[in-house]
Amino acid sequence: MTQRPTLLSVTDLRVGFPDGPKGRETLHAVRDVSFDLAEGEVLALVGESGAGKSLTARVLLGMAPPAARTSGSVRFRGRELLGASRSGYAGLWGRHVAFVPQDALSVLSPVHTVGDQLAAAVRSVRRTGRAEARAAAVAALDRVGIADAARRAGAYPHEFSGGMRQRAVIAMAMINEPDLVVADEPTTALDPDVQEQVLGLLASLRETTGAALLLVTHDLDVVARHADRVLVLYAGETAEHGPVERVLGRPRAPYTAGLLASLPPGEPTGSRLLPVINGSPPTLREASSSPGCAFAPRCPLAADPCRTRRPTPSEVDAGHLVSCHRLTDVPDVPTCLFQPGGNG
Ligand SMILES: Nc1ncnc2c1ncn2[C@@H]1O[C@H](COP(=O)(O)OP(=O)(O)OP(=O)(O)O)[C@@H](O)[C@H]1O
Repeated sequence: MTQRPTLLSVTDLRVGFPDGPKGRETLHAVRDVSFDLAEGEVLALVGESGAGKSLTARVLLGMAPPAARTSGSVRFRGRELLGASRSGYAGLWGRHVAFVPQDALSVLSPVHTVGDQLAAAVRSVRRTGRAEARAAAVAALDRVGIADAARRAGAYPHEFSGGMRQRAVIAMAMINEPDLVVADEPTTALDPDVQEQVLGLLASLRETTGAALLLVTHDLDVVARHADRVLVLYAGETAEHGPVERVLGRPRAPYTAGLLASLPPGEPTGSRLLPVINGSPPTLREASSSPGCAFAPRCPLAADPCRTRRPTPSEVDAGHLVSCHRLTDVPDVPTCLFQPGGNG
């Protein structure tokens, strides 16, 4: 198989927020995260709430919170984006990179019709007449399965159901055939059956256009069905990273095993996770001040080095990275480290 060219390259990304007197201290929410995304590839970012998934995704889009302090490197086709001004992103947004948020209303304007917003997206990157842009908008709504698209294009976002709005946002993201789509929990706000339809739609449009996808999710079932590779984040750091079939088939980081053990067997996507990992993730301050592995207080395998030294990612297989001092002691069926109701 020929290797696809790298589209996005993230190296040693750190994102922190000011803390302490006069904000002189920085508490990091994302620490030393590195990954590449090839053209047409789907990479999922997973982890519990607060793991740093959204921040990582937003930094790539130039949408970090104003207070955020960032370092490292984010290159899109070799061009450095970290620290670029809004105008540095201007040629990328919409044309090469598109965003699908969790909440459609955060990107759709309430005062313009859906069709006008889609047509404006077309005209922001291509010189076309109004009629042509309008026709492209209607065709895009039709492609995402909105019935009677020509009439519906004249409706306002609040006249759409939640599922239709998310379809419209996907239509808007894909209308200029971007190279990269960043989707941040794109279906979390929807009913389970609509979630599945919307994810299927995103997957089929992505396949048709050949776009790469960075998918932020907390749902391992979604990862298994839609991603090529997965990066598991814990307290802002890489716990495990690699091809989906390896990471989910034979996890080598106790944290990934705990996430997998939390999945109720046979339950539909989006179902509540079983509480198998004791305790909760550290606060930013706890994670910043601990010298050891951030997962150690919850890990059934934690031993001395885990409490005193931070593990760094090591390659256990081609392209499969794990940050764990105890990785050689992780059993063949690692989910047995965790029992429903909480380990330890
Ligand atoms: N503007 C901000 N100021 C201070 N801390 C922030 C800010 N934005 C995010 N954080 C902190 O950064 C950490 C990571 O947040 P992030 O939103 O990336 O988590 P997440 O993994 O996407 O979680 P969720 O699944 O709940 O969205 C959290 O502890 C959060 O409180």
